[in-house]
Amino acid sequence: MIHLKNVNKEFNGRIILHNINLNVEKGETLAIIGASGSGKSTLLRLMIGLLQPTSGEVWIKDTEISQLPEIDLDKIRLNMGMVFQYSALFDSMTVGDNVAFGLKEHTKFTSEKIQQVVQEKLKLVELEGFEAMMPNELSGGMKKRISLARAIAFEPEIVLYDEPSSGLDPIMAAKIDELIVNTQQVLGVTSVVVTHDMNSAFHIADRIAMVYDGELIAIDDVDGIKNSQDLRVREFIHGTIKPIKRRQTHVDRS
Ligand SMILES: Nc1ncnc2c1ncn2[C@@H]1O[C@H](COP(=O)(O)OP(=O)(O)OP(=O)(O)O)[C@@H](O)[C@H]1O
Repeated sequence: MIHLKNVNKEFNGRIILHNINLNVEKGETLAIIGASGSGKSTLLRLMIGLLQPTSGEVWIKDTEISQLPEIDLDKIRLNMGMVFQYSALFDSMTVGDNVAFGLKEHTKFTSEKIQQVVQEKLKLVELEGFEAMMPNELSGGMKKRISLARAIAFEPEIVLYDEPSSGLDPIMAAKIDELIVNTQQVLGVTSVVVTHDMNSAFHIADRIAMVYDGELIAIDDVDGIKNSQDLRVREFIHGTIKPIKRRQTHVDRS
């Protein structure tokens, strides 16, 4: 469903991701773990075409998206929902309008149909009846749930989550995990979840991929990761990670 082939990403000559090869299968939930700054969010942004790789290919289903013009990318993105780390709701719009935003922009749905979809999706995230509220009246966890409702409004085949439970208390974080699992089960979506939270990764993921200093050093099912013999994986999952040493950057400017 998502296929990254020999992907490299540099920012200002600094290597952030190095030779990433990754397949996300249809219907699976892949968690991406790794230390802060290791390149997880960059990987997610490459998957939805918000960033272009310096080299390599990014395939979404049967389309290579890395060089697509924005107009074609928009069509691909209609099949992808993204839940951003800081919810990224429009503060000046009601909850209902936030969830409806993409539907109004990209479909010819009647306002009744849009209303119906908004209610359905709010029900899925257990926030029925919150349509008229404004984002600044909501807690962080509620905003994340609204952001999820907005991401799934189109019933996309792919949902990407960037740190969906960061900044939430453990109970709300568990609730978000439950919604991620529920969304996968109800809509059959393919999900990629960037997270720092190992408990969450173990709970929601079919497979876990670990990024270390811009490299994909492990990808396996939950048991495989729990039993990994790789010291870097063991240190990370047991919370004893050492500061990473960045690779020596070499950019050939010839
Ligand atoms: N647009 C950008 N321009 C320049 N550098 C960037 C840009 N985006 C990310 N970086 C750098 O790339 C590196 C990886 O960032 P990224 O956000 O992917 O890491 P992360 O693993 O998601 O970190 P965190 O867990 O803290 O969110 C960081 O050193 C960051 O400063």
